[in-house]
Amino acid sequence: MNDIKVAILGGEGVGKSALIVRFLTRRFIGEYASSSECIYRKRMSVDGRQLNLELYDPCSQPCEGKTTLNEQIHWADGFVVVYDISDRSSFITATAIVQLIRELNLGAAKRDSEPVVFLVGNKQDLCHMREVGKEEGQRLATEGRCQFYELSAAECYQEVSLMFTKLVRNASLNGKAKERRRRPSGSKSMAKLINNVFGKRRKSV
Ligand SMILES: Nc1nc2c(ncn2[C@@H]2O[C@H](COP(=O)(O)OP(=O)(O)OP(=O)(O)O)[C@@H](O)[C@H]2O)c(=O)[nH]1
Repeated sequence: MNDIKVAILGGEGVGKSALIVRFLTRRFIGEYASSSECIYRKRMSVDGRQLNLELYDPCSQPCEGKTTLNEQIHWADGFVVVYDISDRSSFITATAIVQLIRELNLGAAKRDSEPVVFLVGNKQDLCHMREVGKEEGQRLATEGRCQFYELSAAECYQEVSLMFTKLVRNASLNGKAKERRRRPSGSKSMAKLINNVFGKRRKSV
């Protein structure tokens, strides 16, 4: 299996794009506005194997041809479900997404293995405004059979990179990619990503 498809899911403004951009460019961009869902591609080497990684970044706003959460779940081999530790409602959303991934997996007879799910409590730098305890995140991860991370896209490239690399490794070990049912629309090259990133106004947080 050389193609790994990963969907980054979670409530609005939890830092999905910030995590992807941090992983791909090593930089944290304070404001990243995107009005469409998109797929970022990266070729990477994991344990000496060349892999083609596709990262799906959904759009929280209504947009043309928007895929449903069910379609996103069927498309991906692995998931990063993100919440913001300073926003309880985002944790409720993450809980629902983890449950839906597991429910859809139970109903999908064609799957040969369970998808890899990483639960990420982002914005750890905002722990003085924390609304979700670390142990709550850990509990949800245990119940949903996820690996759990608390990190900060704003402050730490290393942890973000390790998390994505581990996810890709686990997903690639997880057996053959499943039949693609529907692919979310929209695709961006690395060049386009860099344009987006550097073309946007930066704002400190
Ligand atoms: N303090 C802090 N702010 C962050 C962090 N990650 C992202 N943000 C901020 O959170 C806001 C939303 O980040 P995005 O990356 O656009 O979040 P998103 O989930 O992609 O947003 P939507 O696509 O609109 O749902 C921005 O203002 C970011 O600067 C973090 O680790 N710490």
